[in-house]
Amino acid sequence: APPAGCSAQARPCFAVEGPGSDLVCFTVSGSGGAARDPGGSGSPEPRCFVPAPGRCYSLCVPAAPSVPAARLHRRLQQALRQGPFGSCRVLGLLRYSAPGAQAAPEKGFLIQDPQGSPETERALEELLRGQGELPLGVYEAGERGELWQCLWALRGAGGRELLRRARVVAAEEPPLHPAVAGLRHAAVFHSLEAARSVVEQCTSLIPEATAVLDLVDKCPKHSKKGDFPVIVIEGLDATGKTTVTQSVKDSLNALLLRSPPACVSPWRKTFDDEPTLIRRAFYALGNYIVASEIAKASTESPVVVDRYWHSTAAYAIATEISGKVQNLPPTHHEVYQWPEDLLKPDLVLLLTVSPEERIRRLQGRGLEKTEEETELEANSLFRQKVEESYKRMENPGCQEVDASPSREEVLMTVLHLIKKHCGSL
Ligand SMILES: Nc1ncnc2c1ncn2[C@@H]1O[C@H](COP(=O)(O)OP(=O)(O)O)[C@@H](O)[C@H]1O
Ligand SMILES: Nc1ccn([C@@H]2O[C@H](COP(=O)(O)OP(=O)(O)O)[C@@H](O)[C@H]2O)c(=O)n1
Repeated sequence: APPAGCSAQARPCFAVEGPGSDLVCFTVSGSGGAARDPGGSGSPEPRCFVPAPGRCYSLCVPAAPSVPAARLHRRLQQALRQGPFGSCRVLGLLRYSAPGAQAAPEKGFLIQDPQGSPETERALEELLRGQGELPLGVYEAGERGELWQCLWALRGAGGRELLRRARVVAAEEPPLHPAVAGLRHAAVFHSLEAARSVVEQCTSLIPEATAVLDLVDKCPKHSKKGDFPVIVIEGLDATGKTTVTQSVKDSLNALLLRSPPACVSPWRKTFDDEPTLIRRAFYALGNYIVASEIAKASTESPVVVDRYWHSTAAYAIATEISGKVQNLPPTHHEVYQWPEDLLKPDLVLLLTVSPEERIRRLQGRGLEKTEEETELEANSLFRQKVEESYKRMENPGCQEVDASPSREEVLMTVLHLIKKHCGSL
């Protein structure tokens, strides 16, 4: 059943994504006229996101996931971090049509200005006029304390026109996080063609995109694995992948490969700075390039691979789905399935260590130690989501290895598992 306030008339629903916290969902109801209680008896209004006495605004990037929309979202995100918005709190906002709908949500922002300064509103209008005249949502309290959303179309030369004034009504959190519907379109690519077409759209904007496509197109399609075993080692940063893959390589006389492959590493930084859609398409293509390397190498020796498709998918899912682990797509969801056109390994081992041990190893490696508590908390949720996504991967799934013991013990366990699954080497 649709949640309260989100009726079959496909009213827009909105979900506000606080860092690490629950989603706040609301919808809008009716327009103009006197205040009434559209949600029936006493549905609580999502007032919590409007700072009193401050003001609150929203904006969304329309259109399905596409390179121009993703880049527009990124430009807005960067602009909202600066200048007149410095004192505002900017939260992620998703606009979705109905719970359970297959369409990707629109992505946007909720901007809370605790001072309620007119300067913020002027600056937002100016920003949106310069970016394709996106409408601006302005939230205001009515006489009886109810909440209204005014949607303004911004016209050239300072004009604006009221498109709609509607009551804001709380909605239940949908059964699936609204970003889940967008994963297959915007972050987790299940075919070479899907990832390729995103990078192809970038060639006029990102010169490196052409070089990546050239490499991909040189690889034989649908590469087949050779007779030697192919073992992938996965895990969060600092769980010991580099250590384990090196030792396995030495012990088995294997070839060591990694994803993304060395041939695309010069462009990695460029793509890491791009929005999710483009960044994830780049890593997806990296996997197809590695696949052709695996195919070739596995005709001659065992192959051990440091990260592969499971990393690409798990990180993409965990970054796109805000908040708690329970927000992840349910087990057996299509995003956890291996792409049909990508070479499959024989065995995938997932290294896990306790959060404490992982921090010790990161510190041992000399990385930054002090982080703000909220960041740590958000970070810990993120890690949990990556790890849980890894565990939900299927066909092939990941076999978990406790990587907390000594290097020697971990290697023994790993070699034992390889022997068990891949026979004598
Ligand atoms: N089993 C282990 N016990 C203790 N320290 C380890 C173990 N395995 C790796 N380390 C250390 O932890 C750090 C992270 O390991 P590394 O192999 O670089 O992880 P990753 O490649 O997954 O980021 C390194 O300093 C490494 O020497
Ligand atoms: N096959 C891969 C490998 C990395 N990645 C991305 O790269 C990041 C980790 O790469 P890394 O090289 O820092 O990891 P380590 O192996 O150094 O721990 C992850 O955040 C993923 O977003 C990916 O998407 N797909």
